[in-house]
Amino acid sequence: MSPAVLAPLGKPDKVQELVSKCLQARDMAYCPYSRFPVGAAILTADGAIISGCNVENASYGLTVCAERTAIQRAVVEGHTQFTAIAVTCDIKDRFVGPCGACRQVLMEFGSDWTVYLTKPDGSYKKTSLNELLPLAFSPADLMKN
Ligand SMILES: O=c1ccn([C@H]2C[C@H](O)[C@@H](CO)O2)c(=O)[nH]1
Ligand SMILES: [Zn+2]
Repeated sequence: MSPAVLAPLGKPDKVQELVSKCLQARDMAYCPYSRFPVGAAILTADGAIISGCNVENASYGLTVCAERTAIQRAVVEGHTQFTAIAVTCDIKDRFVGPCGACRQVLMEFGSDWTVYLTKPDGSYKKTSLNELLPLAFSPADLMKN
């Protein structure tokens, strides 16, 4: 069977690429304080992949998570429509989700995100932002009656 048949629309390949970009981003993490590297990679609606890592600061509260670093980069590069994000850290024995702040920041750009929680070996669990942040506050809630 040809690869085109195995991977209709190239989708599984795109997930593999997303997962591998988030693992690569984790290797770039600047985390001298926590020594807890995190990587994220966002798939845009037009098929681009933008990655991010956590960037810590000596003033600890100024640390920016990997997911939010990726969002900031994506917006600067002109993207505001997203379909999926892969996130990873160094934990091997369970799937770890984004922190609450990152869930809220993702929600700013819609609730319709697929989220791939990725282990260091590249295996992943597919979930969604709606599942991770039910009953969310979103931009629509700012609309006055
Ligand atoms: O969703 C999360 C949660 C934590 N971290 C980072 C922040 C900090 O540098 C380190 C430990 O909390 O992990 C992320 O990048 N993303
Ligand atoms: Zn976070």
